[in-house]
Order: sequence, then C-alpha cells, then structure tokens
Amino acid sequence: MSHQPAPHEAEPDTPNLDFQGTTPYEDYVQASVLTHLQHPLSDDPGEMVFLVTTQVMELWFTVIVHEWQTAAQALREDDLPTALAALKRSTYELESLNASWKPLAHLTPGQFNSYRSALGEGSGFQSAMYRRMEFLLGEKSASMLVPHRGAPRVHGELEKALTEPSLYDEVLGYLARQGYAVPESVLDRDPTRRYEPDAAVERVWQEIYSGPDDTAPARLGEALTEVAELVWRWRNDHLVATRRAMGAKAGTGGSAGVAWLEKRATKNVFPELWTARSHV
Ligand code: HEM
Ligand SMILES: N[C@@H](CC(=O)c1ccccc1NC=O)C(=O)O
Repeated sequence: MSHQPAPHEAEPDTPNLDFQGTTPYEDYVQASVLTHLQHPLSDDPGEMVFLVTTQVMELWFTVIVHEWQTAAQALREDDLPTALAALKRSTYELESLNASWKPLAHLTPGQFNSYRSALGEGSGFQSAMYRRMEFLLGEKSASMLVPHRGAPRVHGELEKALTEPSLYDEVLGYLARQGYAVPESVLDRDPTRRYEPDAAVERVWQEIYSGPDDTAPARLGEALTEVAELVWRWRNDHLVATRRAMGAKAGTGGSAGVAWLEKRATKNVFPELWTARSHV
C-alpha cells in the first residue's frame, strides 16, 4: 500500500533552515571572516580583483606548502605512496593556482596605474608563504627572512622552514636509502644554504630514467618534474602579466621589475631532473 504524503511532506526533503547559532557551514568555513578581509587602498573598482587574486594565491600557497611538507615527512619515513599522493594533489592545486592568473593577465598599464600608487612599497616579494614554497623546493636564502623581522610568528615559521631539510633534500635522502649513490657531501649539506646542482645527483637521475618508467624512483622523478614545470609556469605567467601591466618600470619592492623577474624565471626547480635527460 502506497504511503500518502501529508500536504507538508509533498516536497522532497528540503534543507534545514533552523540553527541555534551560526550555521555549521560558517563554523567550518569561517566565510564571514574570509569575506571581510578585503580592504582596497584606492577607490578604483579594478583594485578588488587584484587584492582578491593575491589573497586566493596566498591560500593556494598555504595548501601547497602543506602538501609538500606532507610529502617531505613521508619520504623521511620511506613512505612513498603517501609522498606521491601529496605531490599529485599539489600538481592539481598548482594548476588551479596558475589558472588564477586569468583575471590579472590582461591588465593594461593604464588600468594597473589606477591603483598601483596606492600599493606603496607593498610587493609580492614580501610574501612569506611564497618564500616557504621556495625553501621547500631547495631555494633557501637567509636574507629572505629580513623583511619579516617585525612579525615574530611569520619570522619564526620562515626560520624553521630555512633550517629544516627541503622537500628535495628528503627526496635525495630517500634515494640514498634505496641504494642510489647520492654523495655524503649532498646528504650532510647545510640545509640553510641554497641547493646547488651536483653531477653525482644528475647521474642518479640518469640511472633512474634509464630504467623502466614504473619503478618507484621513476614515478617520484616524474611527480617532481610535474611540480617543477608548474612552478616555472607560475613564474612565467607572473612575468608576462607584469610585463603587460608595467613594462620595464622598477618594482614597488625595490627591484628592477621585469628584468629581475626574468632572471628568477630562468632558474629550473630540481635542476638535475632536467639536466639528466640529456644523458638518457
Ligand atoms: C599584474 C599584477 C602584478 C604585477 C605587475 C607584479 C609585479 C611584481 C614585480 C615587479 C615583482 C618584483 C619585486 C618588486 O616588486 O620589486 C614581483 C614580485 C613578486 N610577486 Fe608580483 N606582481 C603582480 C601580481 C602578483 C600576484 C597576484 C602575486 C600573488 C601572490 C604576486 C606575487 C609575487 C611574488 C611571490 C613575488 C616575488 C618573486 C620572487 O621572489 O622571485 N604578484 N611582482
Ligand atoms: N610589485 C608590483 C606591485 C604588486 O604587484 C603587488 C603589490 C602588493 C601586493 C602584491 C603585489 N603583487 C606582486 O608583487 C609593482 O611593482 O607594481
């Protein structure tokens, strides 16, 4: 016998409307905090998207740092599946990060000038989370802590990231424990110094890439190559957006601007993963 719905049951189940305090969504997402953090410095209507894009990118940097820390920790414990899963997630996040350039990629100098002077000496160069990403990639530099001397929490987090082994250091430690000939000088290197390419490490990747594609080290090499390419794409998209928006003017951060960014964008992340390919 079919159940006859009472009149008030005629609709399919509808969402709950009745909450005592804030909604569980709000309690989890804190959307009202997130959507009240936008304080443009000019009256120009185009500044909002510049500010929010920057904030969105900061959030992606935060997620990506989390993934790379997960991967580094897993490699330290010789847990390759966990490391590969985190690296894979980070590549999807990097794709999303890079797609966030879209709204800023076509700024004319006139449009950017409408709010540029309001930015004062502010510059993405002062992004601590971007610096943590670079440190995890092995691009360490103690001088990058200097701008953050006045912010103890941020400074402390960056200092920790400077002194800890990078993701790439953990990769090389893992490969050494798997029996690859990573030199002692690389394994005991000073983790606060920028990673410099090493001929013996290049030979390790050459050996790995000369073997089958489906070995654990080969899959790790390809996951890292994907990360490296996507980071390079972020740098290149940033460079081109900057060239369109401000030509060869000096940067608000005090650099030469495009010429300085160009130099930074030519450096390869995980250098030996690229140079080893010439010898396979
Ligand atoms: C059209 C928009 C943008 C322009 C014209 C621009 C311009 C610049 C310039 C000229 C620099 C060199 C440092 C200096 O200021 O002297 C720089 C650095 C930087 N910018 Fe931007 N930027 C833009 C958007 C963004 C966005 C949305 C982000 C996201 C957070 C960002 C993050 C960075 C970072 C992390 C650096 C430091 C790069 C490094 O250390 O290698 N920028 N930007
Ligand atoms: N460096 C840019 C300004 C800029 O793009 C910016 C300013 C404040 C916060 C983030 C920014 N993004 C990248 O540098 C400029 O020289 O105009």
